[in-house]
Amino acid sequence: MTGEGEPMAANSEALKRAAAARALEEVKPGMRLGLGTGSTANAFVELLGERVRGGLDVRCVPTSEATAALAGQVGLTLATLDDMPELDLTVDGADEIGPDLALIKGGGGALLREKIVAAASGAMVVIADAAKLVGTLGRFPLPIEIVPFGAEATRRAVLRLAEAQGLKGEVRLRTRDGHVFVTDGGHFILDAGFGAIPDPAALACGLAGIAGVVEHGLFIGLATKAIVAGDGGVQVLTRSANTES
Ligand SMILES: O=C[C@H](O)[C@H](O)[C@H](O)COP(=O)(O)O
Repeated sequence: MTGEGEPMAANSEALKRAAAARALEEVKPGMRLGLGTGSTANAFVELLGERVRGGLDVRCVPTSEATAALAGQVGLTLATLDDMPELDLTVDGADEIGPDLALIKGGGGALLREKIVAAASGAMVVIADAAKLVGTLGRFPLPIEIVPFGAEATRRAVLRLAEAQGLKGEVRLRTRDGHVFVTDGGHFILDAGFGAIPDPAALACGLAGIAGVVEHGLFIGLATKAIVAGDGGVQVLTRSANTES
């Protein structure tokens, strides 16, 4: 018997690629681009590579070592954010897209560089399949990047903040293959399974005030547009109106 998840996975990949293809329309010659991280961002990088090999001239800042490696393989011209501190456009994926294009990001552990690059960009386009759209953020555990020193003390401080804000759920140190997961920046990640987050801005503010927290995966007010591919086609949402265009 073949795996029941295979057709859905294949469909999900096709939807990610459809969203990535639509995002290419946002790219103009000469642009300075931020490249996100993750499977959806990878689809964009691959399609962008095809355009660049066809003559499109853009320069790109990757948000992770993994994206840098892929971008190099497909022939993109790379720069650091220090080389190009101001970018025209960042195209990135997301773990969840909520009201007003507030996002949860960091499932792949790249949230710190992703947020720095998005903040340095004139526009941020999020690409995703429709399964990422939610009415309230929080079904996906919120990634929180922390300094390794005092990780348990920081985890407890996050729990105290959550309790004070009426949030419940486990906060776990992320591991991979039996080892603590370490980000490109040398930090750890806490995954906070709070469930619904009714006030993302208040949580973001509280997390920013905890010693040991480097950054969190709530991206509020950064995405300017979301390109979401579903079975019914590709939908474009904008932050101002959050409506189809
Ligand atoms: O750290 C990873 C990033 O925030 C990704 O954009 C996010 O996890 C979505 O990844 P994917 O496109 O693979 O679902």
